[in-house]
Amino acid sequence: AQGSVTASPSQYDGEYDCPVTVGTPGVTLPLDFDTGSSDLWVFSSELPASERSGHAYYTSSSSSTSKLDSGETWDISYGDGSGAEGNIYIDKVTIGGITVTSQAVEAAESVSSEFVSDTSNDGLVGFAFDSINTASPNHVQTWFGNAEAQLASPVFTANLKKGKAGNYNFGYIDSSEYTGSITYATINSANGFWEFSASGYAVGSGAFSSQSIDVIADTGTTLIYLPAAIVKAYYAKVSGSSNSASAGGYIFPCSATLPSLTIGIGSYKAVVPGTFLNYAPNTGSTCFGGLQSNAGIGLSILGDVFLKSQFVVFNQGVPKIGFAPG
Ligand SMILES: CN(C)c1ccc(C(=O)NN)cc1
Repeated sequence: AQGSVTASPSQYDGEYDCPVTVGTPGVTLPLDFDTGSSDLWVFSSELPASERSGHAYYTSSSSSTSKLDSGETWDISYGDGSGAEGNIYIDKVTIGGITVTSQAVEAAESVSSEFVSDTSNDGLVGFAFDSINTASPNHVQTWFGNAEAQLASPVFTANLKKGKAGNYNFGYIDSSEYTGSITYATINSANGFWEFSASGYAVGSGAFSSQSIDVIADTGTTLIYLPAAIVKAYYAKVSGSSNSASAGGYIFPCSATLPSLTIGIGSYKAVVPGTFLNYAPNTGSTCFGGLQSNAGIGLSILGDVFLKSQFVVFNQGVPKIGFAPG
């Protein structure tokens, strides 16, 4: 089998949400596909009405194929301090025409304010490795982990776009979605992430600095977070930029012309256009950067600002990750 699903950007490409059908009869919910976590969870009828406001949700008791996964709970916290928790049902989950008949569906009983106010999604689908799934006492498999048996190849691809719909494909690599060749990096999945070593960076037309940068590819994180020294070197080339405590990161005049950012993957030079690095308006005539410091995060993240400039292959079989110009 193979499948394909549309990925729709929220405002400012903050996240990319995809339709996922759960239960019988199916309810279709826009879920945030997240290669930085490994829980599939949904807004549910078990939430207080106040926390469901503005959201669609899953009602296990209305699904004839739903079965309580007795004794199992989940409780997830994300890097931005948001989180959710609840209990677990086993039910049918279909994405892009591929159905997993016994998927652990984590039903939310409580969600943090960030999720209540983010009405673009009604939950998340984690595509990282099973080791960081939060279900307890036994962790559960990701949807992709369960779907792999149906796929010709243990791969999914991300073809995210700036300001318009892209897609995720499952089980195959569509050569019409990229140009040139795909360059792969070995994945170290010991921390449960799509983690690898980038080979260096360049700012605009400047010299490429060869250095190993430990990064994760995270579709659930909006921006790019790199070591402070690299970020400082980037904004040194942006007139009027500053690292603003009140804004929570680097800002600059919206009239600035931003240099591109090149990230090395082996010998491949992945280029993020300067326009992608003006993320969104801040206050007044200042704008907020799509590249920010990883200080305080503990790791570097290639989020959507980077990923939407590339065609990305996530191969869970090896594991390895591949990049080509999108
Ligand atoms: C509040 N929302 C929608 C979030 C979605 C995803 C994440 C995340 O760190 N994913 N790797 C955090 C927060």
